[in-house]
Amino acid sequence: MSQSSVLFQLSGQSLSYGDHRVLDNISLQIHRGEKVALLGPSGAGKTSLLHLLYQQQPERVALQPQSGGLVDLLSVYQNIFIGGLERVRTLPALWNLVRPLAAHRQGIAELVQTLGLEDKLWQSVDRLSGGQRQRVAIGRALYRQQPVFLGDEPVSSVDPLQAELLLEYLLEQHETAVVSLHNRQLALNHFERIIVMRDGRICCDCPARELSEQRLDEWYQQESSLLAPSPVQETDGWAMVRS
Ligand SMILES: Nc1ncnc2c1ncn2[C@@H]1O[C@H](COP(=O)(O)OP(=O)(O)OP(=O)(O)O)[C@@H](O)[C@H]1O
Repeated sequence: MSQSSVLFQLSGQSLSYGDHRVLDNISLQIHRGEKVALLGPSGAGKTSLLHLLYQQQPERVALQPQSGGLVDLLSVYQNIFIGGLERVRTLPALWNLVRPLAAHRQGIAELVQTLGLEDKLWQSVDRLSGGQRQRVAIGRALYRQQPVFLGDEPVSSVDPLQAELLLEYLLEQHETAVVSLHNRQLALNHFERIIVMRDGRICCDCPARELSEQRLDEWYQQESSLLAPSPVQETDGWAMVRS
């Protein structure tokens, strides 16, 4: 892949909160067109890494944070519309929040139908289930209409079939995607590259076709002490830490 297609680049980057180091010496390149799954146990640093990536290209990214970031008292329509605010001038944007403009109304209604929420369009999101709220957050990310999707467990609250379909749709609609997941099977089925993190480090970065669910489980089960720096094995241009 050419250097000009590099979208995100981290070189020996670390991140600490006070004296707690949460990312340790991360080096990484992500190219335009790649679909990357980010795996690793809770607290491994996936969210922190996504935020570092986001800071590199905020204007080209649709970010779906783990919390969803919805405004509780606003409707499904209004929450999704917020995703496209940057495309709308201030006055029409304010007007649209009170009285939906036809152009936005149609686009959002279509999106909401794709998400299976058509009967909830005017309902405030504080009255939705966790899975429904997550679909609204997906709708808002899609309505940003950006080429890059950064998702932090974007389908963790929906049922397994919906998770497959929604993830597939998100990947289709974005040229490049980096998505943190806990579901290893979703990662293996839908992504071409998998990065596994542990204790703030990347312990595996390789093509999904070289991995299995069992192999991924091993990284979740290993004790931290087993992850002391160890020799790096080069496989087909990808770095894999020997365990
Ligand atoms: N604002 C913060 N202040 C202090 N520590 C933080 C903060 N945010 C995250 N951390 C710490 O950073 C580490 C990595 O957190 P992060 O959210 O990146 O992990 P994660 O892999 O996304 O976890 P999960 O799968 O549970 O979402 C954790 O130990 C967490 O406690």
